[in-house]
Amino acid sequence: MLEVRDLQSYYGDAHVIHGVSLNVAAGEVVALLGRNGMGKTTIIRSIMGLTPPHVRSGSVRWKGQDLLGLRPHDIAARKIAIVPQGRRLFPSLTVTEHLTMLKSARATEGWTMEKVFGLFPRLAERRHHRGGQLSGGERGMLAVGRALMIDPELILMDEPSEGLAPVMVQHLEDIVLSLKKEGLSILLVEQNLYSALAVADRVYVLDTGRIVSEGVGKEISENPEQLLEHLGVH
Ligand SMILES: Nc1ncnc2c1ncn2[C@@H]1O[C@H](COP(=O)(O)OP(=O)(O)OP(=O)(O)O)[C@@H](O)[C@H]1O
Repeated sequence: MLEVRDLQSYYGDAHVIHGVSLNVAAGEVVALLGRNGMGKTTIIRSIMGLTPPHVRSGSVRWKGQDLLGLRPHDIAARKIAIVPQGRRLFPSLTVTEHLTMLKSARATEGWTMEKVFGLFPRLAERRHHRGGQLSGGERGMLAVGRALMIDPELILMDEPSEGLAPVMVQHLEDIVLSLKKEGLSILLVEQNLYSALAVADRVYVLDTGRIVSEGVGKEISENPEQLLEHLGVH
């Protein structure tokens, strides 16, 4: 469904992504792993049409159509959503306002506010709280809920577990698995190998802008040594 081929992304003259190729099939959860600064966010932003970075060559195809050169808004209209790093919520808007920004509260088709509240009962309790008043875990839930409101077929999640307590990380893993059950495809950026392996069908490891390893989640779980070395965990 999503096919990235030989992606070359730059910040100004700094060449950050060196020929990355990856793909995500329908209903698949794929993890993109790598240490800090290896280029994970840059790849996610390149796919979503966000600048910077600037993509100088390569291709990003979605259901056979080229996405490169389209604006993020047009990419979202093709049912690709992003849960950005840092969540990018509005401190002064309420939970309800975040969720109804792109779709009316009265909508009955696809993901509705009530369906999001069904997935995250905690958000329902906090519906009148503002972005700035939410805990880290609640912010993560709201960022995922907001992404769901565009009725995505693919979600690009940039380190959803970042800064969360272990119990929240596990909750998030459950959420990813339940979205997979609904048929969504997910490209999950992670630094945490074990969190990624808990949910991913396949894994790519990124090192300084290049894919250095890839494999099937299950096989890696049984023999993680090589990956741990790439990730600098010994
Ligand atoms: N706006 C920018 N301008 C210039 N260089 C940047 C910019 N954003 C990121 N970089 C550089 O590009 C490289 C890749 O960064 P990127 O944020 O994609 O890494 P990452 O793997 O997502 O790491 P993290 O987990 O810290 O977000 C790093 O060397 C970083 O310093």
